[in-house]
Amino acid sequence: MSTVSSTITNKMQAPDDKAMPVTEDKVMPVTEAKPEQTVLEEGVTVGTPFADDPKFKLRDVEVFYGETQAIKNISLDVARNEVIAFIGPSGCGKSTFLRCLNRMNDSIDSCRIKGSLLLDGQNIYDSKRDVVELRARVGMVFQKPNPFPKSIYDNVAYGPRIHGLANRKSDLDDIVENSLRKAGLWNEVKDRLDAMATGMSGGQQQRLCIARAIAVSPEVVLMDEPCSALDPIATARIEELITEMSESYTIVIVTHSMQQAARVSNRTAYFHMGHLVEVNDTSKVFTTPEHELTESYITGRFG
Ligand SMILES: Nc1ncnc2c1ncn2[C@@H]1O[C@H](COP(=O)(O)OP(=O)(O)OP(=O)(O)O)[C@@H](O)[C@H]1O
Repeated sequence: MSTVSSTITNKMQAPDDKAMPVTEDKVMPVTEAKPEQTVLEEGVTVGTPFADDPKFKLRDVEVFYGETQAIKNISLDVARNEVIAFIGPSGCGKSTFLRCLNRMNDSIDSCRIKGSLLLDGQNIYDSKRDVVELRARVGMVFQKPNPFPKSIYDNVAYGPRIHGLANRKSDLDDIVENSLRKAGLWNEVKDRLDAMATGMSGGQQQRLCIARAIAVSPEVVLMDEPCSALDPIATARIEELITEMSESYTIVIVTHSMQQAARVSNRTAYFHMGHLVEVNDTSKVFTTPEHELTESYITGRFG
């Protein structure tokens, strides 16, 4: 474990959806803020970052973009069939860490990853590992819905086709229907499966992307701010879906919305400037956080 420390400066700024008081009498005076600087030790995380028999066992993970270190010695377990939310201020490394879990950073030339990252005990970064197979097991849903410019049917059938999951047309039809049902979209699209996916609403497109991800029977679904481009109604639908999906999948979600983290996740991990500061049960993080930086963030003192 490294002993290098980082200096953290708190900012007096609230994230847009946080419970920052708006009435003048409740606005927190600057003088009541926590100390301006908090020193974080690399590799030290308060709370419960570890789990028995984890799906992901991540140890001493460091990520660099060229000379810049984005992730500073993070160790974390992701338990089987849990929903874990990654929260923290912009640029703290949530997406970078998430993308390590299915090697989405591989395409970034400047990106280097150190440490031990295991999925079911197997090294994710083993040079012999089939990355296409890894990404079928560990699917991903992105910030902006990104359906292929194909029909609704072909979007969902794409993965099963390239992975050879269906021998007959009827098998493929079943996979498409089941995936659309699980994504809560079947009733809306069953009569227009041949229509272009790009003609759907944003919320429908995002549910289609979820259907596409689950069509290849993943074990894990990574979600990188899946609702940031959606309106509140479409967001609520995706959140319901996450709760339903949690029965079958391990889900890791990056979100800027603390209300969303509180609604959908079992555990919450608070990141700060490349450090993993705290991991705890979500209810604890949002009621009695252990670390002062977590508290400052959830009370809207910086974002
Ligand atoms: N492709 C890249 N090349 C260089 N630096 C990068 C790249 N992607 C991210 N970074 C840097 O790594 C750090 C962590 O970024 P990351 O996107 O992981 O943070 P984040 O917490 O997900 O932020 P946000 O909430 O704004 O999406 C930032 O300093 C960012 O500028």
